Amino acid sequence: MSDGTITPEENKGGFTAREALFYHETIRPGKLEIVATKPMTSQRDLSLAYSPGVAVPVEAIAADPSLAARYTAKANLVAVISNGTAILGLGNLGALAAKPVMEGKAVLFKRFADVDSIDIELATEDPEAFINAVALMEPTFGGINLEDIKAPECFIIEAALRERMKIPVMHDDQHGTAIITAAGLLNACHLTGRDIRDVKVVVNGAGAAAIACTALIKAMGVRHDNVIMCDRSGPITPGRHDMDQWKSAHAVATSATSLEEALVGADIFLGLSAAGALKPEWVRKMADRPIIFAMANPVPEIMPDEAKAVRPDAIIATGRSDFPNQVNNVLGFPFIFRGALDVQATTINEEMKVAAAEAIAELARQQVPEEVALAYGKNHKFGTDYIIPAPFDPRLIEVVSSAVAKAAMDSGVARARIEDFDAYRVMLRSRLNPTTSVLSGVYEIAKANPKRMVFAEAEEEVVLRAAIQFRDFGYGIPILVGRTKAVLDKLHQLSVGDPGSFEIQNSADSEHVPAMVDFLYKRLQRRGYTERDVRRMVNQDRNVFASLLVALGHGDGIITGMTRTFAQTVREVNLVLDPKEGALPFGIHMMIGKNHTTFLADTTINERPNAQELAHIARETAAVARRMGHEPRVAFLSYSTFGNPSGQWLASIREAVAILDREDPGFEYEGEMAPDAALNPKVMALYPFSRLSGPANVLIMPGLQSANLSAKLLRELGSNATIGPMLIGIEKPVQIVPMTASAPDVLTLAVLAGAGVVG
Ligand SMILES: NC(=O)C1=CN([C@@H]2O[C@H](COP(=O)(O)OP(=O)(O)OC[C@H]3O[C@@H](n4cnc5c(N)ncnc54)[C@H](OP(=O)(O)O)[C@@H]3O)[C@@H](O)[C@H]2O)C=CC1
Ligand SMILES: CC(=O)C(=O)O
Ligand SMILES: [Mg+2]
Repeated sequence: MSDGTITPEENKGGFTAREALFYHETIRPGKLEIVATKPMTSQRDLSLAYSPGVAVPVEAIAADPSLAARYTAKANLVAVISNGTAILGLGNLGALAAKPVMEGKAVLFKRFADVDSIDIELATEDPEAFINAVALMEPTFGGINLEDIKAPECFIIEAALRERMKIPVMHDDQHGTAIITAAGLLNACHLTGRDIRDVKVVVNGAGAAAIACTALIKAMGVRHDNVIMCDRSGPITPGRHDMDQWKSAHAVATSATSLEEALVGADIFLGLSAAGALKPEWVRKMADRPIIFAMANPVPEIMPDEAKAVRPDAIIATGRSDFPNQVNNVLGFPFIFRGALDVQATTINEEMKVAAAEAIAELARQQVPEEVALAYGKNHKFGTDYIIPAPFDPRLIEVVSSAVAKAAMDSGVARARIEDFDAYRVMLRSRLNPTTSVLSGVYEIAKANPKRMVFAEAEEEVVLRAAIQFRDFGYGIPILVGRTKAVLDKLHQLSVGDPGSFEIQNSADSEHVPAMVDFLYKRLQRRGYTERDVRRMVNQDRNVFASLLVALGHGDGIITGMTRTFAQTVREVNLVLDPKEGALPFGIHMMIGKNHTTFLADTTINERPNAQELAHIARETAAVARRMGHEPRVAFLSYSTFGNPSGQWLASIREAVAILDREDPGFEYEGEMAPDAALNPKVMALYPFSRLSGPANVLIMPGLQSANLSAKLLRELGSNATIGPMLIGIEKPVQIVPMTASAPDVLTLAVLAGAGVVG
């Protein structure tokens, strides 16, 4: 492979050039492939998808064009189109070289907002030819994202396409960038106590991004006379004759003749130009607490450490992900198009842009969820190193897209209405995380009847984050078990304004301890424990203490598991709590795929369940599935399908089926069967006598080995989201999370327990 001028080992900031090339080459070349949404395995599939079946939607769309949204991918499909004349800050390298960037944008559309997207590179620098090519593609797409087209052609192209096309067209380098820049600037001004109407701004660059950013910040209050814009020739002043209409709109009279002079006393530097255009010695002359947005990609106008070296008081942002404050249009375009597509907006107007900027700015001021901390390996908190949300913040889709959709409706450019914005926000969240929609009913049940949930390990940050959300979202009242000062300090670190309002239970000073010792001693005195042993356990074992809180009625359920193994935690809880009467404790894992939810049991406790136990596990798991809104279809799994091959393990499974036969449990069940006979319609068809009306969604495993292995393999190798294990059959709701659980995992189990769905 010939790499031209690239030195393979050159460090690009966290990776080498060789690694970047390997990333693009490996698995299969590039970053995109097309995945079909319908099966295409049989003659019938072929007839439906292609001729003759496809003729039916063709005729329907010909009769009513709006039906294209129903029968084709159009309504969720955005083209990322470039001619490669301004690829990042690398300049005009042509249409073909732009392809990695455009493929990348298409991937970001999918990853961040579930918008399907394809890159299109057009080999022309003639605006007329470009406009005609794109306008002709209107039937294909729901939206057009123009990218990396240099000024001034980009202005002509965008204006013409907006005029000609009835779908949203946005030049992202202009408006996407402007929206994010405005959001970041609002917050930087807020932090430094500046009024946007008084700030002095120097913009370096007078191209697509710079001109749009300047126009938007002026629309939001920055004064025209307070902005000096520079291009390669220096400040843009009324006297210059080498300018087009877009540059001259921003001309101001100034005595400064260079970027260096313009920067003297400036509050804000906005760089949308090229690598290294800002020298450290010029930064030294800016106003106190200067705001420096060096947004050229991939190398900024100044590196953050160089700027900090001369001005430690500066707030610095770049377009890159490897420094704090990534001011990059990735925070905008996926969510802006998501909102626009969802209301079938005819355009993306100023109201929608301002709504997006305000929503993004506001989000940065709120507490940051744990997923973001995990993705970035550190805690974000609104301040000089966090003025703008991080792209992996899962709230962005919900907050920004709903703000954009609402603004489209309010400003009269929406062709479809969203009636219920709460439901829309849930739908937005579930686009990225299918567990959201699966659990939405459970959340509502929990909210309707909020329970007191004991978080046994409240000194763990993950647990505390879950407890805070448990309370803030109205799912119930968390009771925090831990040393009072340690818990209060942690709450404070997590920016909780009123730590004292949480109920903390500390075994060192809890008023409940004497009654707990009394209760537990009575229970254990004939099992070899002295009163002293019991007192020590109450004081020192958080699971015993938490279980006693619940046993004595001070809480409704327990969440634990982060600091001990599952088996150890079960042993500690069992000292205080018994199985439910007539019940067998066991565990369920719930696997959530894009289009299906499957329950697996017993994945945690019973090594080799007998027939009665298998039947019990099946009944209880079916009941959990039903409580979560799934009509259970239970399969007793085996290596054998209906006796083939035979073996000594089958007897207990067959007997479990026979037990259910005798009692008519009110749900579908079948067995013994191998996973393919339970899940794959084609294999199911080989057994027409099978009583399952569709693929099984409750899988009863023959033993703990296969159950636990399957759950963990699916978690590690599959693309499914996993919830669990969920513990069933203890007299009070107790949920034991895996030691590696994240805050959302802990929260989910707390809500499931509180809602009475599991336990
Ligand atoms: N962080 C982000 O999200 C984004 C960052 N960008 C970055 O902004 C930059 C510009 O992109 P875009 O507007 O699309 O490109 P354009 O080609 O439209 O504009 C480039 C502008 O930069 C000016 N310029 C180039 N070098 C210098 C220099 N040394 N000093 C002063 N001005 C200079 C050019 O000046 P002249 O007019 O004299 O030629 C021109 O006005 C790129 O680096 C790009 O990566 C863009 C979009 C988003
Ligand atoms: C981020 C981006 O779009 C650019 O640098 O061009
Ligand atoms: Mg760009």
